[in-house]
Amino acid sequence: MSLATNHTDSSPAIEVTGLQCGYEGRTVLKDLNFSVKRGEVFFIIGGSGCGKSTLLRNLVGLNAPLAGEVKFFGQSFTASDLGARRNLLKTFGVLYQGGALWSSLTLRQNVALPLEEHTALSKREIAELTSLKLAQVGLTGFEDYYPAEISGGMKKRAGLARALALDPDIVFLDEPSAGLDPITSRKLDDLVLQVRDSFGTTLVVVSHELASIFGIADRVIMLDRTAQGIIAEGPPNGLAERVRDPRVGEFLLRRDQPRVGSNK
Ligand SMILES: Nc1ncnc2c1ncn2[C@@H]1O[C@H](COP(=O)(O)OP(=O)(O)OP(=O)(O)O)[C@@H](O)[C@H]1O
Repeated sequence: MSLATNHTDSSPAIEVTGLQCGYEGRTVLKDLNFSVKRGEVFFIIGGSGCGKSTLLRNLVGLNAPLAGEVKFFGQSFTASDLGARRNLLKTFGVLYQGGALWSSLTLRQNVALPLEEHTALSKREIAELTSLKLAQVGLTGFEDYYPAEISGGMKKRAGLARALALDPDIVFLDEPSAGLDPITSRKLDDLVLQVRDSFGTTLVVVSHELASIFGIADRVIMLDRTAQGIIAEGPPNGLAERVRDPRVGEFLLRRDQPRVGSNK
């Protein structure tokens, strides 16, 4: 099911209004307002502990927001009943940190899981689709390997293949570069762009890696721990100069990682 293609209106892929997130009475982020366009590579950036993962968990429904609304393609996620929520959940895929693959299952079996759970496809169709998804991420020939038998970058790619299994309209990626060397990270970035360009998928990436941010993000929001919210928003190139907030400059103009590529 694709909400993006079913909807004739031009509502954004994601619309967040007055969102407040936190844990057991403790607010981490408040009054968040932003939207993500269809087909956009959108980054949630910021220093350690500012709430990037917390926001992601609220967007994908793993945590319930303390207040506010999240809409996907014009349809409320936060206010929807269980049935509608399940349908919305099928429209997005998530690549968790570390790939989050089941270690006792082969790559093919890992990618097959969402297909077995959410579709009525036959075993043969599922086998064909899993081969296709693994081929899309360059893992042909590794279908019967277990996660422990492949590298960190390959695990991320297998996780991405699983996130793509149901042809989602939106894919969320939590720190995809974590634990990868710079070359493997750039390859994963290329794959992210390839997914967007081939399928028009909207990609929401949590990251603090400058090379990725400047290399592939169309637009970013920068979160700050003290502000408990967004302190900068827009295309990453020139953002620090436009916003002129020292916290933004300190983060985006730091020199601990090479800046490669350029943002469109
Ligand atoms: N399960 C949890 N229960 C309580 N507090 C939490 C939980 N997870 C995160 N926090 C707190 O929420 C705040 C934001 O954490 P979060 O992990 O979202 O930040 P982050 O920007 O993703 O950090 P990092 O880049 O280091 O992963 C932190 O103060 C953290 O201690």
